[in-house]
Amino acid sequence: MLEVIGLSVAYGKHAALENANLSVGEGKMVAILGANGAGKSSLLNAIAGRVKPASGRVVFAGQDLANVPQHELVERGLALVPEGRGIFPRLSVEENLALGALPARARVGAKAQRDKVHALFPRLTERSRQIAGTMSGGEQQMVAIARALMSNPAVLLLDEPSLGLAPIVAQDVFRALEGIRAGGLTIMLVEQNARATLAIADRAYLIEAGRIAGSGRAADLRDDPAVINAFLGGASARETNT
Ligand SMILES: Nc1ncnc2c1ncn2[C@@H]1O[C@H](COP(=O)(O)OP(=O)(O)OP(=O)(O)O)[C@@H](O)[C@H]1O
Repeated sequence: MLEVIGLSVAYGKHAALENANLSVGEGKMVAILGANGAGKSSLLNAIAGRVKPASGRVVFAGQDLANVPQHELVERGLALVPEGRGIFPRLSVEENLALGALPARARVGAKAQRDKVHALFPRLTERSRQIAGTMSGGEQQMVAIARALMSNPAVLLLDEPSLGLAPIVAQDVFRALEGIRAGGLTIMLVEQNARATLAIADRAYLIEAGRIAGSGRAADLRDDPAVINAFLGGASARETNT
């Protein structure tokens, strides 16, 4: 469904991402894991048309996205939940969701999509009149995800949705993503929280210093000693946390 071929991103002379190759199959959740500054956001932003790649290609549903303008990507079915959420803090939950439903593709089955979003996030239904900026961090993240879903996407791209959230709140976010995946949507999830991500993803790619350093089934990576040491806090953390 989504294929990244030899993608590189540079900011001036600084190479943030070098020759990344990956693919996301339809209906799968694929995670991109890496430390701060590894190049995860650069990868996601290049896919979502926010950063122009230095080289390489992104192919979505069989079409090269090279010359597709960013606003057109939403119409093609790529929805991004950016780092920092990007919601409208002065607008209500309802108004944020309505803005998510503006793309023409959202008109196809709009009511069904709205019902699906409300079923996934009952708290947002209860709080539909609340000003988004007054909600908790976890609730705001839910608003951001719900808004992206309102565009009726074919692929949901998320940049560190658990960032800055207390562990128990982050769990709610991961549970919501699991529910979205169970509904059949294709998901690409960039995260630093490797443990929680590998628990729900189908596959993962590991990024280190701008390069894809490994990949595999999430279930295999969870048990890989090298991954445990580099991404899951070492053997002792594994014993106490699993
Ligand atoms: N607009 C920019 N201009 C210059 N350098 C940038 C820019 N954006 C990112 N970088 C640099 O590129 C590298 C990769 O950054 P990127 O944000 O992609 O990493 P990341 O893995 O998403 O990190 P984080 O988890 O901290 O968000 C870093 O060294 C970063 O400082």
